[in-house]
Amino acid sequence: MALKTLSGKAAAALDKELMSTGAFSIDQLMELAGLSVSQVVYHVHPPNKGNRILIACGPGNNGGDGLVAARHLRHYGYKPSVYYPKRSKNDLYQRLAKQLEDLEVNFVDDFASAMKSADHIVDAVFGFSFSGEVREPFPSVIKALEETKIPVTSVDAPSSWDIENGPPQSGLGSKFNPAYLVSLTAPKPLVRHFKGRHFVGGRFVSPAIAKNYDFEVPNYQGVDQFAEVGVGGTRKL
Ligand SMILES: NC(=O)C1=CN([C@@H]2O[C@H](COP(=O)(O)OP(=O)(O)OC[C@H]3O[C@@H](n4cnc5c(N)ncnc54)[C@H](O)[C@@H]3O)[C@@H](O)[C@H]2O)[C@H](O)CC1
Ligand SMILES: [K+]
Repeated sequence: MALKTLSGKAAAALDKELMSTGAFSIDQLMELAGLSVSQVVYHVHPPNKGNRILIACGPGNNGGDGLVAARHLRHYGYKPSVYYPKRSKNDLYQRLAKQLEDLEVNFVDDFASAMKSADHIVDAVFGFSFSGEVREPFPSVIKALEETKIPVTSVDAPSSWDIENGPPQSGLGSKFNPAYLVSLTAPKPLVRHFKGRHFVGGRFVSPAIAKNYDFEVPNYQGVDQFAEVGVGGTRKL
């Protein structure tokens, strides 16, 4: 059976609602989103499988989730490196970057060469607000993600995929299909094109909000901040 999904527009509206009537701050939502991502990485790629994690961060909140995940991964004993070429001047991002610097997390300028010494990659480049053709400096990053044999965990969406329609039909990103995807709050329609292991994270939604937006809160176990929901867009049996 297919999973219920949330369009990009509905996801943005839900985000706004959580931060208005829901009384959450963006910092809280991002912290919980990034924590989910870090827990999924620990689950699929524990440090004894190789502790060098390269995290590609884009300019928006998807990138912010990546910065938060990097901090948690550092505390779990990994050696994260962060590629963050378009730093936001916003105070929240500045603080997230400072927290990483204080933990001596390495910021790298050259994504392709950093990949040569990575055991796992986190794709936090674009999420539900991505649209159009990939602009500089990210085309070479998407190309590298598409071509690498290193396992990739994508945050909320495989970057460069259209949120509703999935991968581009041809050209850049058309062959990108990461091993793992962490959908935040709820899967987006693109998930029907995804072939890897699928997790949902962002454990902050009330049953009433989920009902309003017509999606299901997954069956989170114990203290887990993620739930594995199946392969691609199908429901786990
Ligand atoms: N409730 C939740 O599930 C939460 C999800 N979070 C994460 O936030 C992102 C959505 O964040 P947003 O800032 O709206 O957008 P993005 O990060 O997806 O990207 C915007 C960013 O990217 C630039 N951009 C857009 N298109 C392109 C392009 N074609 N080429 C280059 N650059 C592009 C745009 O200019 C912006 O700068 C969601 O997916 C989750 O990961 C929150 O962290 C918490 C709550
Ligand atoms: K992403």
